[in-house]
Amino acid sequence: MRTQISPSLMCMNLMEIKQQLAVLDTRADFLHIDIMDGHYVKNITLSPFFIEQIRPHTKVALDVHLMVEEPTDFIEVIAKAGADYICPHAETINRDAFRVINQIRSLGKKVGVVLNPATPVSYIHHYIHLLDKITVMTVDPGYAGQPFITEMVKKIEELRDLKARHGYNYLIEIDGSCNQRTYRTLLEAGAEVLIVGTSGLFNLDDNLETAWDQMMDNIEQAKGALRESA
Ligand SMILES: O=C(CO)[C@H](O)[C@H](O)[C@H](O)COP(=O)(O)O
Ligand SMILES: [Co+2]
Repeated sequence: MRTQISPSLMCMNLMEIKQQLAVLDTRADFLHIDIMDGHYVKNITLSPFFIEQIRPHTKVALDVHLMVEEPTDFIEVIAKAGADYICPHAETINRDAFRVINQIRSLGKKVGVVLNPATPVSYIHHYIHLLDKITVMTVDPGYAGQPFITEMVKKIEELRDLKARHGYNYLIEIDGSCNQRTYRTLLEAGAEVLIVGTSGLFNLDDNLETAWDQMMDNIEQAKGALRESA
């Protein structure tokens, strides 16, 4: 399966948002939008209003990562704003996971869940078959620029093996420190969608087209190294 790329828009240069979106529009598979409430994580970044503003300027699927204590307060407004995927944290929905999944689906959106580094795959066991995407956080949520948590490699492998064994449809996505140092490990473990933020894309060069090419070279090198070692 082709590796899909999802730039994390909280890491883009907001002063150049229109030009940067135009560059990503012809290249990215998803646009990753982090929404935080300042409580679930102690930070605030993008918003439903941001989704509504960018929606007319891109054809790429908008993937919303909900780092909020009460996802149901946000789901409808995010759907209306133009999100394609709505992805709450598993830790915030397990009281009423099936209701939340049905709500997202009934709004015509794809359903993802996000797992914190300390949350095991068994936590979503009873509804894993209903998911379109599972995001493995490889840093604790809330901030860009954090170090990769190596213990997460086993979790990615576990999701890959479960998917193969049961024929599940979910995409395996990685959020946090996806970059030149980690691509090979992530791809070998079964990563299918890479969320690229500061370290993987936006800090590589001031010119986003140059940064994108550099990122693709880095991913191709990692794939080449994997093929050689196979
Ligand atoms: O969810 C996130 C942080 O809580 C993000 O999607 C970050 O934007 C992403 O992890 C940033 O990438 P980086 O290379 O780790 O800076
Ligand atoms: Co995110």
